[in-house]
Amino acid sequence: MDTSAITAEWAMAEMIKNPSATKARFLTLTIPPMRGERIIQAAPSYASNASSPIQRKIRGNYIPKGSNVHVNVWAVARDPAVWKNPLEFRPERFLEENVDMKGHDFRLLSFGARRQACPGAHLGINLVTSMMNHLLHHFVWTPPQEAKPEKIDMSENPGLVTYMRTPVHAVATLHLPSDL
Ligand code: HEM
Repeated sequence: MDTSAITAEWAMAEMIKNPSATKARFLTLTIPPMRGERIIQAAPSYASNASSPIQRKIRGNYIPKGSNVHVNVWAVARDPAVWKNPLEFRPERFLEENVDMKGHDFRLLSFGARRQACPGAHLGINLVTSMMNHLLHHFVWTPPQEAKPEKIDMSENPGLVTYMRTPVHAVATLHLPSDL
Protein backbone atom coordinates (compact mmCIF):
# COMPACT_ATOMS: atom_id res chain seq x y z
CA MET A 1 0.00 0.00 0.00
CA ASP A 2 2.74 2.47 0.99
CA THR A 3 4.82 1.86 -2.13
CA SER A 4 2.06 2.93 -4.52
CA ALA A 5 0.81 5.78 -2.32
CA ILE A 6 4.23 7.34 -1.74
CA THR A 7 5.18 6.96 -5.40
CA ALA A 8 2.10 9.06 -6.22
CA GLU A 9 3.03 11.51 -3.46
CA TRP A 10 6.59 11.96 -4.78
CA ALA A 11 5.25 12.31 -8.32
CA MET A 12 2.74 14.97 -7.22
CA ALA A 13 5.50 16.85 -5.40
CA GLU A 14 7.61 16.83 -8.59
CA MET A 15 4.66 17.94 -10.70
CA ILE A 16 3.81 20.84 -8.35
CA LYS A 17 7.45 21.81 -8.11
CA ASN A 18 7.75 21.79 -11.91
CA PRO A 19 4.48 23.40 -13.06
CA SER A 20 5.45 23.23 -16.71
CA ALA A 21 5.13 19.45 -16.50
CA THR A 22 1.65 19.40 -15.00
CA LYS A 23 -0.34 18.58 -18.11
CA ALA A 24 -2.23 15.35 -17.56
CA ARG A 25 -1.84 14.47 -21.21
CA PHE A 26 1.88 14.90 -20.89
CA LEU A 27 2.12 12.53 -17.94
CA THR A 28 0.04 9.89 -19.66
CA LEU A 29 2.48 9.98 -22.53
CA THR A 30 5.59 9.81 -20.43
CA ILE A 31 4.92 6.93 -18.07
CA PRO A 32 7.29 4.23 -19.34
CA PRO A 33 5.26 1.79 -21.43
CA MET A 34 4.17 -1.47 -19.93
CA ARG A 35 5.20 -4.57 -21.74
CA GLY A 36 3.28 -7.79 -21.98
CA GLU A 37 5.91 -10.09 -20.52
CA ARG A 38 5.56 -11.62 -17.09
CA ILE A 39 7.92 -10.38 -14.43
CA ILE A 40 8.44 -13.66 -12.72
CA GLN A 41 9.51 -16.14 -15.32
CA ALA A 42 10.25 -19.01 -12.99
CA ALA A 43 8.96 -19.89 -9.57
CA PRO A 44 11.50 -18.93 -6.88
CA SER A 45 13.53 -21.90 -5.88
CA TYR A 46 15.33 -21.09 -2.66
CA ALA A 47 16.33 -24.71 -2.21
CA SER A 48 18.56 -24.44 -5.26
CA ASN A 49 20.70 -21.94 -3.36
CA ALA A 50 21.76 -24.65 -0.96
CA SER A 51 23.73 -26.39 -3.66
CA SER A 52 25.12 -23.21 -5.19
CA PRO A 53 28.90 -22.85 -5.37
CA ILE A 54 30.65 -21.84 -2.17
CA GLN A 55 31.58 -18.58 -3.77
CA ARG A 56 29.95 -16.60 -6.56
CA LYS A 57 31.78 -14.12 -8.66
CA ILE A 58 30.31 -10.64 -8.98
CA ARG A 59 32.21 -8.19 -11.16
CA GLY A 60 35.48 -9.96 -10.60
CA ASN A 61 35.23 -10.14 -6.82
CA TYR A 62 34.52 -13.30 -4.91
CA ILE A 63 31.67 -12.95 -2.45
CA PRO A 64 31.73 -15.40 0.47
CA LYS A 65 28.81 -17.78 0.62
CA GLY A 66 26.02 -16.52 2.86
CA SER A 67 26.81 -12.85 2.32
CA ASN A 68 23.95 -10.41 1.97
CA VAL A 69 24.52 -8.46 -1.23
CA HIS A 70 22.67 -5.18 -1.53
CA VAL A 71 22.38 -3.42 -4.87
CA ASN A 72 22.12 0.32 -4.39
CA VAL A 73 19.44 1.01 -6.98
CA TRP A 74 18.91 4.47 -5.45
CA ALA A 75 22.48 5.39 -6.41
CA VAL A 76 22.26 3.82 -9.88
CA ALA A 77 19.16 5.90 -10.64
CA ARG A 78 21.09 9.04 -9.66
CA ASP A 79 24.38 8.22 -11.32
CA PRO A 80 25.36 10.82 -13.95
CA ALA A 81 27.31 8.09 -15.75
CA VAL A 82 24.01 6.26 -16.26
CA TRP A 83 21.48 9.12 -16.60
CA LYS A 84 21.99 12.56 -18.07
CA ASN A 85 21.25 15.20 -15.38
CA PRO A 86 19.78 12.51 -13.12
CA LEU A 87 18.36 14.91 -10.52
CA GLU A 88 16.40 16.91 -13.05
CA PHE A 89 12.68 16.05 -13.19
CA ARG A 90 12.35 15.43 -16.88
CA PRO A 91 9.89 12.61 -17.60
CA GLU A 92 10.49 13.02 -21.34
CA ARG A 93 13.67 11.03 -20.81
CA PHE A 94 11.48 7.93 -20.87
CA LEU A 95 10.17 8.89 -24.30
CA GLU A 96 13.67 9.41 -25.63
CA GLU A 97 14.90 6.01 -24.55
CA ASN A 98 13.32 2.63 -24.28
CA VAL A 99 13.40 1.96 -20.54
CA ASP A 100 11.73 -1.11 -19.13
CA MET A 101 11.28 -0.45 -15.42
CA LYS A 102 10.15 -3.96 -14.52
CA GLY A 103 13.53 -5.52 -13.96
CA HIS A 104 14.99 -5.78 -17.46
CA ASP A 105 16.86 -2.51 -17.55
CA PHE A 106 19.38 -2.22 -14.75
CA ARG A 107 19.38 1.58 -14.99
CA LEU A 108 15.98 1.71 -13.31
CA LEU A 109 15.17 -1.04 -10.86
CA SER A 110 12.15 0.37 -9.06
CA PHE A 111 10.67 -3.10 -8.75
CA GLY A 112 13.83 -5.14 -8.28
CA ALA A 113 14.75 -7.85 -10.76
CA ARG A 114 14.89 -11.56 -11.34
CA ARG A 115 13.25 -14.07 -9.06
CA GLN A 116 12.59 -11.76 -6.14
CA ALA A 117 11.23 -8.92 -8.24
CA CYS A 118 8.03 -7.26 -7.13
CA PRO A 119 5.04 -9.45 -8.02
CA GLY A 120 2.78 -6.37 -7.71
CA ALA A 121 4.62 -4.30 -10.35
CA HIS A 122 1.76 -4.30 -12.86
CA LEU A 123 -0.76 -3.40 -10.18
CA GLY A 124 1.57 -0.73 -8.77
CA ILE A 125 2.13 0.86 -12.18
CA ASN A 126 -1.60 0.82 -12.94
CA LEU A 127 -2.47 2.29 -9.53
CA VAL A 128 0.06 5.12 -9.74
CA THR A 129 -0.81 5.90 -13.37
CA SER A 130 -4.51 5.93 -12.58
CA MET A 131 -4.08 8.10 -9.47
CA MET A 132 -1.86 10.59 -11.28
CA ASN A 133 -4.10 10.78 -14.32
CA HIS A 134 -7.20 11.45 -12.22
CA LEU A 135 -5.52 13.97 -9.94
CA LEU A 136 -4.00 15.90 -12.84
CA HIS A 137 -6.90 15.63 -15.25
CA HIS A 138 -9.46 17.11 -12.88
CA PHE A 139 -7.46 19.60 -10.81
CA VAL A 140 -4.76 22.21 -11.01
CA TRP A 141 -2.38 21.74 -8.07
CA THR A 142 -0.54 24.56 -6.35
CA PRO A 143 1.35 24.92 -3.08
CA PRO A 144 -0.77 26.28 -0.19
CA GLN A 145 -1.02 30.05 0.43
CA GLU A 146 2.07 31.95 -0.59
CA ALA A 147 4.43 28.96 -0.58
CA LYS A 148 6.74 28.79 -3.58
CA PRO A 149 6.79 25.57 -5.63
CA GLU A 150 10.58 25.54 -5.67
CA LYS A 151 10.60 25.47 -1.86
CA ILE A 152 8.86 22.09 -1.67
CA ASP A 153 11.05 19.94 0.56
CA MET A 154 12.21 16.95 -1.45
CA SER A 155 14.29 15.38 1.33
CA GLU A 156 13.76 11.76 2.12
CA ASN A 157 12.86 9.86 5.25
CA PRO A 158 14.65 6.56 4.71
CA GLY A 159 13.03 3.35 5.77
CA LEU A 160 11.66 0.19 4.25
CA VAL A 161 9.97 2.55 1.82
CA THR A 162 11.15 6.13 1.31
CA TYR A 163 8.60 8.60 2.61
CA MET A 164 8.88 12.31 2.00
CA ARG A 165 10.39 13.89 5.10
CA THR A 166 7.83 16.69 4.81
CA PRO A 167 4.54 15.35 3.43
CA VAL A 168 3.49 17.37 0.42
CA HIS A 169 0.68 19.90 0.90
CA ALA A 170 -1.18 21.25 -2.08
CA VAL A 171 -4.36 23.10 -3.00
CA ALA A 172 -6.57 21.52 -5.62
CA THR A 173 -8.50 23.83 -7.94
CA LEU A 174 -11.00 22.36 -10.36
CA HIS A 175 -10.13 22.76 -14.02
CA LEU A 176 -12.71 24.98 -15.69
CA PRO A 177 -14.68 23.06 -18.32
CA SER A 178 -12.99 25.16 -21.00
CA ASP A 179 -9.62 23.81 -19.81
CA LEU A 180 -10.62 20.19 -20.30
C1 HEM B 1 4.86 1.61 -7.07
C2 HEM B 1 4.58 0.49 -6.43
C3 HEM B 1 5.58 -0.56 -5.99
C4 HEM B 1 6.94 -0.53 -5.94
C5 HEM B 1 7.88 0.62 -6.32
C6 HEM B 1 7.39 -1.83 -5.45
C7 HEM B 1 8.71 -2.19 -5.28
C8 HEM B 1 9.13 -3.41 -4.78
C9 HEM B 1 10.50 -3.78 -4.59
C10 HEM B 1 11.72 -2.90 -4.90
C11 HEM B 1 10.52 -5.03 -4.08
C12 HEM B 1 11.74 -5.84 -3.62
C13 HEM B 1 12.41 -6.55 -4.74
C14 HEM B 1 13.66 -7.23 -4.20
O1 HEM B 1 13.60 -7.91 -3.17
O2 HEM B 1 14.70 -7.07 -4.82
C15 HEM B 1 9.15 -5.46 -3.95
C16 HEM B 1 8.75 -6.70 -3.46
C17 HEM B 1 7.46 -7.08 -3.30
N1 HEM B 1 6.34 -6.38 -3.67
FE1 HEM B 1 6.32 -4.53 -4.52
N2 HEM B 1 6.29 -2.61 -5.20
C18 HEM B 1 5.18 -1.89 -5.52
C19 HEM B 1 3.86 -2.30 -5.44
C20 HEM B 1 3.46 -3.53 -4.99
C21 HEM B 1 2.08 -3.99 -4.92
C22 HEM B 1 0.88 -3.15 -5.39
C23 HEM B 1 2.10 -5.24 -4.39
C24 HEM B 1 0.98 -6.21 -4.10
C25 HEM B 1 -0.29 -6.00 -4.32
C26 HEM B 1 3.49 -5.59 -4.12
C27 HEM B 1 3.92 -6.77 -3.56
C28 HEM B 1 5.23 -7.12 -3.35
C29 HEM B 1 5.66 -8.37 -2.72
C30 HEM B 1 4.76 -9.49 -2.21
C31 HEM B 1 7.07 -8.36 -2.70
C32 HEM B 1 8.02 -9.42 -2.17
C33 HEM B 1 8.44 -10.35 -3.30
C34 HEM B 1 9.43 -11.43 -2.82
O3 HEM B 1 10.25 -11.14 -1.95
O4 HEM B 1 9.37 -12.53 -3.35
N3 HEM B 1 4.27 -4.53 -4.50
N4 HEM B 1 8.32 -4.46 -4.40
